[in-house]
Amino acid sequence: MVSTLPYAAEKQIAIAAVRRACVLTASVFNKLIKQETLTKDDKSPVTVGDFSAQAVVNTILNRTFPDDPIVGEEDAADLRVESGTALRERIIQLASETLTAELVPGEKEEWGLGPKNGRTTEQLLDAIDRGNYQGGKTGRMWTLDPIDGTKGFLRGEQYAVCLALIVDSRVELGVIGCPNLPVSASEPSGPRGCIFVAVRGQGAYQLPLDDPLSSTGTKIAIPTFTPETLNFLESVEKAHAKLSFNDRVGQILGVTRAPTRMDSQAKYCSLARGDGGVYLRMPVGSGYKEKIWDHAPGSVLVEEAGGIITDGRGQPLDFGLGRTLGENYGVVAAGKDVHPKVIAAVQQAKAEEEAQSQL
Ligand SMILES: Nc1ncnc2c1ncn2[C@@H]1O[C@H](COP(=O)(O)O)[C@@H](O)[C@H]1OP(=O)(O)O
Ligand SMILES: [Mg+2]
Ligand SMILES: [Mg+2]
Ligand SMILES: [Mg+2]
Repeated sequence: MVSTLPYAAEKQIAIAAVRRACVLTASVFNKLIKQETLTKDDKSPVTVGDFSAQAVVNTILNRTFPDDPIVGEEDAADLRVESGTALRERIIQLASETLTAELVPGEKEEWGLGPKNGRTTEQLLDAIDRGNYQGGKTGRMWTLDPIDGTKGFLRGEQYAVCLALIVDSRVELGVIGCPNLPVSASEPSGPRGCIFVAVRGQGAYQLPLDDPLSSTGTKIAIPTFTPETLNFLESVEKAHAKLSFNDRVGQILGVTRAPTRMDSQAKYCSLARGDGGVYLRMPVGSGYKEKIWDHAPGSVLVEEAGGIITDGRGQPLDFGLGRTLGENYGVVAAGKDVHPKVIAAVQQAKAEEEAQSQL
């Protein structure tokens, strides 16, 4: 029977696109980073991975949804100039290989995949540039971070391929591929590779990365926490979030467990399946504006897992302002019972900070 659930087609295509991009990024890591085959003149392997993953995802999206604009992190301007020739060739080869690889169960040739669906260089560069959309309040749009957590990717730790569908400023679908995330946090050395999927109103699920289209996956939900079991999920990178502020918020809440630090939207995935009680990301004060592709997929995942996501003042994140979240003040995501307590603790820590600065 054909599924009539809302966004069923979008979900299938998004999962296929993220899975293919994850195959690509994992191979970039194994071939280029682990074996250190890059010479000094090569551009960063991250750049190779970012561009080619965006080419793959945008190509797949465009085949089925040609009228949908995409807010993607990268653009192909650097690849169209003479100095970008070597990088361009490498990216085109990787993207082509990924798109033309044999179909896996659940994939369809009409999605533009498989050996018969080769693309030209120009088509792939155009696909990358389809991510140039500036976003906005109304209409349908996708948002893509082809590699989120670049620092984690380079360290061989956590990173994620992140895709979301936004309709009239509301995130309706989120798909996050985490090639390095253990399938079960209780088995950190066990099998790795998960895809997290949420459609608004349909719950949050974890699927195996190597077989996501032929599996319905495991439904995930945020459990309840006590101050003894609560822990924070936070960035590894000190430049991305104010970790000292998190410490103070944790003290106010009576948290005793050490924070779990990991890169990328894998933090949202971990929160959604109960491997941490709070994702707290407070600004470091550099004026950096958070990008919609860094939070849209994770936000719907957390909400569908029964959680709440707002900024540090308790205001909803606004995905209708363009490519950024505008003047939002950090991000707080947690279960329904914990979230209001975190917001109160954030306000207290902020007031203390302000009092301190006036001394
Ligand atoms: N100053 C900053 N504050 C917050 N986030 C940042 C900052 N600089 C970069 N980022 C973004 O943080 C995200 C990853 O954060 P984390 O892994 O620590 O959660 C990346 O998308 C990264 O962007 P970029 O992809 O351009 O490097
Ligand atoms: Mg990112
Ligand atoms: Mg990125
Ligand atoms: Mg980047």
